Amino acid sequence: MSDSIQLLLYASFFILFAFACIYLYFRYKYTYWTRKGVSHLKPKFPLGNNECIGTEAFSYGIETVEWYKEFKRRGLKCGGAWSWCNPVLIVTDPGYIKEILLKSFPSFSTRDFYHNPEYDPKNENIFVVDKEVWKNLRQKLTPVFTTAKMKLMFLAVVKCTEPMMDIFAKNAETEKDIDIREVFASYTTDVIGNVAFGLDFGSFSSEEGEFRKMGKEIFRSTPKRKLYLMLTRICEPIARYLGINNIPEPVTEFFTETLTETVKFRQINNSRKSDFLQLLINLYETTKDEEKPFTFDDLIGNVILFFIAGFDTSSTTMNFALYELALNPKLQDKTREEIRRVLDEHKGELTYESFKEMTYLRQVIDETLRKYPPVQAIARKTVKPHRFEDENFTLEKGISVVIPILALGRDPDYFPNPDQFDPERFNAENKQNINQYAYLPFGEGPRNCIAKRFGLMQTSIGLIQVLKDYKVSISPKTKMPLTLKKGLFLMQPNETLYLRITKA
Ligand code: HEM
Repeated sequence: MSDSIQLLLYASFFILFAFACIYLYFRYKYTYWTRKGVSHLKPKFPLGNNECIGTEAFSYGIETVEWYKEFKRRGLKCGGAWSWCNPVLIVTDPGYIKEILLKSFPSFSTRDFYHNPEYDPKNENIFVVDKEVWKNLRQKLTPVFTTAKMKLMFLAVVKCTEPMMDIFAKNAETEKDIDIREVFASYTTDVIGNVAFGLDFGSFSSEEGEFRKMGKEIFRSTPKRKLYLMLTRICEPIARYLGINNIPEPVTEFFTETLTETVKFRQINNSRKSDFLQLLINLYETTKDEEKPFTFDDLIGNVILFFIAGFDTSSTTMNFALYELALNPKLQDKTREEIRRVLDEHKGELTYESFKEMTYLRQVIDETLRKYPPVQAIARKTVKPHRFEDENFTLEKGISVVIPILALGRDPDYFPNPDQFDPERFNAENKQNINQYAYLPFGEGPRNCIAKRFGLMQTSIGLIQVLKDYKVSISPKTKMPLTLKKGLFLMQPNETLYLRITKA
């Protein structure tokens, strides 16, 4: 036998052996819930109960709706599933959810989200860090998002709608179709640019702005990235060892350079602004001597996070709100009437005070977030063993617990006739009857969305600016109905929503 054939045989044997080991390891892991005596779904090698390889390798998405339905059908408050080979507990009962997010928070204070502190310290942001580090960061960052800070930023956000308004004005004349998600993503990117960096990102300029490019880069899925994300799910220690990051490196490099220059410029020119970045610079400068300072890496990581969390969640909400309002012209007219009435009462000025009076608009947004929560599921990891009172098993340390936000929002037990878009569910009277732990678009408990007020504010401003002057309808170019993409952590429709805009 020649050397090369021998080598080929050895290599084939090695690959087969490695595959057999992986297969047996997965098979063993798939006995986890049986060993615990927990009712579970049937896993398939190698995805477990995931449906496809995508960015959901990071977290959980639309597949959790089916998991939820199955355990509800079995009359269970929770049940077992697998993401790849990892056992996860999916929770259906709002009482248990309250226990996880609030009452027993110390047992569930960590997210199930891959991160790599050693190789990627610049992305150790508040979303991913573990308990002790998180507590310190959350305390430091909470003052950045107070009502007083929102009031200060309000007019700056309104100003960011100007290029968007120009587009609407032009399209209303020419009756051209608008890819509304792209327009809103450019608006929210400019908002973050303005309030987080004090810069004009120019996302609407004819040449695509650098920041909008970065926004796209973050969510770009390449075969290499899929493979990396897969590894982070299958075996975190190996992924960490190989130096795999959760944010693409070009994005981190771009933000590091931009922030270093911007901070230097402000320090040299003694320029102080009233934006997020200034608040973070203040933190960086004033905590240098503390035992747990807010470092420059913390500053970079959290600005990148605000950028990611800030633009996509809000633009998705606006996209689906207009979709539903275009499908329901009566509700659209009612929203516009309220906006116009309130603006008239405030001399036509869109201010923080006038926005707060638009209660029907808020109902529309609340209902949009029920039907289309941008974050479809959240997951925590047990940091110590936990036992739910009605269960006869103990959750071990390190097990992921999934809260299926989208599935809960579409459960007829909590929201009768869930496919119907009905903002009245959230009027002052009906809102009181909503189970707080079945409606979770911003999560709940100490680790809920830190920027809920900001998210609602920029979403409202975007919608006000369209609806006050224009009627929106769905262009025949849109493939209807919109469906949701699989394999994503943040919700996205499969189809592009094209809108037609006419003067109202
Ligand atoms: C409509 C808009 C938004 C929605 C629906 C949303 C939703 C969420 C959800 C579901 C979580 C997880 C909560 C949990 O695990 O209990 C979260 C966390 C977070 N969000 Fe938002 N978000 C929005 C806007 C924003 C914006 C604009 C920012 C920043 C500028 C932001 C920053 C964050 C941060 C930093 C966390 C992590 C908090 C922590 O772990 O302590 N979000 N968000």
